[in-house]
Amino acid sequence: MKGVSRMTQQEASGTMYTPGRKPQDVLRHSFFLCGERDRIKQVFAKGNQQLGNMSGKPKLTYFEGRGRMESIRWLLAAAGVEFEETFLKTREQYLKLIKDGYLLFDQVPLVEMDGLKLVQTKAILNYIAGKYNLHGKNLKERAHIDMYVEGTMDLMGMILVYSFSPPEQKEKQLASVLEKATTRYFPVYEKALKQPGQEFLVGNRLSWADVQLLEAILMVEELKSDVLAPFPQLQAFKARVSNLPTIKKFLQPGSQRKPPPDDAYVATVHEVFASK
Ligand SMILES: N[C@@H](CCC(=O)N[C@@H](CS)C(=O)NCC(=O)O)C(=O)O
Repeated sequence: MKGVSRMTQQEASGTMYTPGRKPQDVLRHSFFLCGERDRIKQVFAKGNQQLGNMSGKPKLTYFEGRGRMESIRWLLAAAGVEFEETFLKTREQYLKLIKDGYLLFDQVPLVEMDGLKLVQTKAILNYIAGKYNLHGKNLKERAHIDMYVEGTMDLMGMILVYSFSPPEQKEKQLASVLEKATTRYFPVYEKALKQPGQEFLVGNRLSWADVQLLEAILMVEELKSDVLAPFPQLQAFKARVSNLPTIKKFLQPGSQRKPPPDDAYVATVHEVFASK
């Protein structure tokens, strides 16, 4: 009713009133317009919301560091998708995300895209890989990609644990990471790439598995720079994939790729989760 009286005032001031028109017609007309105006407003609001979700860049919420978000950044970058980032710095920010219903399991990473609030790292990566044709041409290719991806995830997971381990355990953890990388994981990828003409791991085109493998190789090299010496196929693969335009761009300084974790990053994580 508030709206009606506002419209009536407008009309009384001359905008809607036309000579010969009865006051009740003006009132009826203004009521119709008022209803229409609200409806039009709603349509525009919904349209803008959809537009924002559909055409906007994906929004990533995580710490300003690698962690579980880094593979997501890599995959989006490889697909040539620009994204925005919000960095968690305080516990209040984290609690607000939970309160506002953004985090299905009260955990990050969070990726907002296509109107979805995506959580769970693998679900997010699956969505991106599917959307940008990085998940194989058929179910069998997809199965191979998933197996290779899981291998790199296990390896990178060990490195993640190593980064957070106490100083007295670091040396042992490092030896274990390098041993697993060179005897369990890298030989599998080396063999896969040895097939004649095999430029990528699956189906001779770039997939999620290649993106993850390059990420994992670079992470292990940060721990031991000559680790690829016994793996000529992996060396060639690294050079080849690093040179793909989208990936080359992501590897340039100043990109959204994050550095290895430092003490400040670890302290922020502990503060946000009140874990120490
Ligand atoms: N399975 C989840 C695990 C996510 C997870 O553990 N996230 C951490 C940050 S890296 C977190 O939010 N921890 C807070 C908590 O578990 O309460 C995923 O892969 O995304």
